[in-house]
Amino acid sequence: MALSVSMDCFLPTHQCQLGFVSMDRSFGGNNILKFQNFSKAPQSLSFASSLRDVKSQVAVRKMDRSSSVQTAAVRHLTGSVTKTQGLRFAVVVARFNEIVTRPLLEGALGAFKNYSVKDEDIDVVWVPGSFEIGVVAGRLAKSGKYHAVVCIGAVIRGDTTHYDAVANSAASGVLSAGLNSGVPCIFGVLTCDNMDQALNRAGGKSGNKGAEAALTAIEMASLFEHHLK
Ligand SMILES: Nc1c(NC[C@H](O)[C@H](O)[C@H](O)CO)[nH]c(=O)[nH]c1=O
Ligand SMILES: CC(=O)[C@@H](O)COP(=O)(O)O
Repeated sequence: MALSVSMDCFLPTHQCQLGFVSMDRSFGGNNILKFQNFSKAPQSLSFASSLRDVKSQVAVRKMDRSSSVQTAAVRHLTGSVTKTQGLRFAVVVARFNEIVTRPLLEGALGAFKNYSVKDEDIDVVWVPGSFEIGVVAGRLAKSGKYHAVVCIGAVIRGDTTHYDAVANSAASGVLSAGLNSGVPCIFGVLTCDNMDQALNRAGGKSGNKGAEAALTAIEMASLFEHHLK
């Protein structure tokens, strides 16, 4: 199966040929990138690559006299979970279903500790339910005090359609808080069919989504602080 990769060429158009790069996995363990000119038949490039490399490389066939094949480096910007010094976080946590949200919070605080975020750089704000998370996250995010806001809640389906209203409002509230403030607001709100599902994700057999949310917050805070200022 060939995996098509769209190609951006950063060189002036007279220096390069535009076409498609596709990957041919039929060649032993290696993946062969094939360059297909818009106007010509596909030609194999003598270029073996791992699947991961495909993401980070763009094949450009130069039009100079040597007709050499060259790869141009693309810059990949990623937040680092180890560069946490000076980063400040807020955690908004819903009291509703506290039997679930408390272990989620503990998971988040444990993850911050594991990644060397100091206690004094974290504020925890409690709200009644997941419906209230968005407005508080927005206020905290706009305060300028935090590099990211982690939002924690547990919405569990009942007998009525109330679940959908609360779950959707929580999601759109957190999304709006992030978009309106420009500060990453992380969605650590469980939306589950029953309590078993929720407990499994709050330190049970499916991990701790609070810890995952904290890690996401660190990565996003670092991305913004170190690359997107
Ligand atoms: N049923 C759940 C709620 N409901 C409460 C709402 O979030 C809200 O506090 C109330 O409607 C007042 O505005 N909250 C949860 O976090 N999880 C639920 O399962
Ligand atoms: C998600 C909820 O709000 C839920 O607890 C409501 O339960 P019910 O639909 O039985 O009122």
